[in-house]
Amino acid sequence: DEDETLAKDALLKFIAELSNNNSTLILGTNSGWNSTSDPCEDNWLGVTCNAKTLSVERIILDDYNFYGTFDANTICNVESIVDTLFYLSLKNDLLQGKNMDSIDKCKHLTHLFLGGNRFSGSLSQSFSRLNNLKRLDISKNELSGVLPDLSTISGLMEFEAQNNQLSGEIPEFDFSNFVAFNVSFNNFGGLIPPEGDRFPVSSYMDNPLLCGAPLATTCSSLPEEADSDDHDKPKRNLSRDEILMFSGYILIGLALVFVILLCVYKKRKQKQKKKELSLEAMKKVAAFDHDSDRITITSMDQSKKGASNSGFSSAAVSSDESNAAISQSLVVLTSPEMNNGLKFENLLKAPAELLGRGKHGSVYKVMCDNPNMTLAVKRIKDWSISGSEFKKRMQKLDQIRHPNVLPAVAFYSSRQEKLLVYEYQNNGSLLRLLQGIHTGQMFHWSSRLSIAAGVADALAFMHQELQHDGIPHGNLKSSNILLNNNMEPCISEYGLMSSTEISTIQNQAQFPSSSNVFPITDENAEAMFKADIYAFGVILLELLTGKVQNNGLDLASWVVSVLREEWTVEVFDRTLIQEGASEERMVNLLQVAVKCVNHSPEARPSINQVALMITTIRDEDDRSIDVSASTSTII
Ligand SMILES: Nc1ncnc2c1ncn2[C@@H]1O[C@H](COP(=O)(O)OP(=O)(O)OP(=O)(O)O)[C@@H](O)[C@H]1O
Repeated sequence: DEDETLAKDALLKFIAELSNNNSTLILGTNSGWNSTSDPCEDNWLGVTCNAKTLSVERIILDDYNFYGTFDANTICNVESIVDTLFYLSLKNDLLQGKNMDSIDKCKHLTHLFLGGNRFSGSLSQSFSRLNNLKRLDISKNELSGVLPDLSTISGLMEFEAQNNQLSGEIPEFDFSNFVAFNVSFNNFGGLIPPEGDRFPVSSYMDNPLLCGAPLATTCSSLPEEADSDDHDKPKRNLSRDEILMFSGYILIGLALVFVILLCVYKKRKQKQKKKELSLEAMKKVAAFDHDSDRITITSMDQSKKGASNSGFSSAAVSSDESNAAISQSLVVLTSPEMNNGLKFENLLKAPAELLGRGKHGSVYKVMCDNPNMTLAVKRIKDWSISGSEFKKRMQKLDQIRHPNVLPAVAFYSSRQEKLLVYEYQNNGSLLRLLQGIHTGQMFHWSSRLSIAAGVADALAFMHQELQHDGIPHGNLKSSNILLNNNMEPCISEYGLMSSTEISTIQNQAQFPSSSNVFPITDENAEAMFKADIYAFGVILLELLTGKVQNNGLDLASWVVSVLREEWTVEVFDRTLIQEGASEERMVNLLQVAVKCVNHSPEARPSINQVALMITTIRDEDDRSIDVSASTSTII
């Protein structure tokens, strides 16, 4: 009926402004948000309705990085929405606010979450008229000025306003109802209202002019504006006392830091010594040939003796105890090629070449005589996993075989060193193929699509098999996608990262705004697998854009920023357009990639869904090639 149409039109206008008309791309084609379906009956993504009355009750569209505008007029002026909408959540969407004076028309709102956006200026007075509000989150925006008197909202239980530039005094809330409160990292001043000390210092910190419990700053110690001379004197004395007290604290603090640094330094030195001993045992030293800008490896013995040829030589292996210990602990995994016996000595003797140094260690290409094969040896540094845990993990990984995942052929573990031996892959990595585009080498759409599908299938298999053991890849990127003899993709270095390392990387790459360490528990083991999905999304973006993710380029942000300008083909690698690759299928693959790099891990699809979507795109592409081939033969 008329009301329903009005509500639908309003919602479509709302999403169009939120997403700069890119809702299909951002939410996906199956999100439902279109004029031919119904928000309630067809379950639009993020919309929840009353089952009986089929009217909109909740809108939850968090973590989409829409980068558009939340115009309160779009929904708060429509009675059929306002009457039932009580929950609106648009967290982490990088939105600006428009017509926020109309927000009070959404009068039944009890939950309003607008954190992680780009709302600026002062908060509209209209917020203080949302009388039913229980929870309000306006944190992580660019709001400034004085807050309206939100203390008039009697039922408020949660107020999050941290990380803005708000000033003035904190409203006199009745804190007895509050379950959560945070105004830290603002410019609030004056006395914290009574009972505000029910919340910890972290709720108030970094407001230079704020004083009173729970903060250590008493209000008298803050510089007062023009006051009478009589009052001034005792205050100054008091503040001097406090300065002395704080200086004492600082001195004690500095002494503590010094002691800790000394301990760390000593420990490091010990570690370094041990490392050097172990390195000596390996008799290898990587030496940079600065003149030719080439990297070569010489045995330490050779370099000492001044031998001119590079590589590992038999002289490098002495029969001392440490070498004996090393050769014993090289574990050769079940590989038919290795049956004729790979010994650590063989590795040491063989000529080797440094292929590269990554964040987690170095990879050497080793030409082995016995057995006659070329190997890639990865030396992992500073991996705190215990020897037995490492062994268990390697043996577990060895049981899970997939034709598109490169198995390790051997491994070695000591306290200081972890070595992994793989067969060397002659055809390089996906990274090299991508870099080749810029020197004029062709990298066809069909090859890119089949690499994407191959990697997705292999990853889906590994995830399924290793979900229970909590072992994701942990470091998926185009340099770890190698090409085997048939030019098929082969995922390398699966499962080499420890959980703690994964946690740090997740924080940096996938939760850039979070400064907390992500605790690894059973519950969030799932999130570690979702980090692989993000990484795979980046690989898809690399295939589509021809650009490579590196320290200087955050590909996901770049793509999202180009897309928000307008729905555009600008993101695609020009050589793909020139080649005549199907724009429709490129867009489809882009949609998969954008879903994978969603900031929120829960919003990312599962690898099975990803693999299915990519296979469908590839199959369509194959069919279109067949069709065009047969039409051209008919013609
Ligand atoms: N089995 C292999 N065969 C051929 N090349 C390999 C093999 N394993 C690794 N490489 C190549 O060796 C180079 C260095 O690998 P490495 O894993 O150290 O680098 P990275 O992936 O950039 O860093 P990291 O994995 O430590 O984050 C890469 O170019 C990689 O493609």
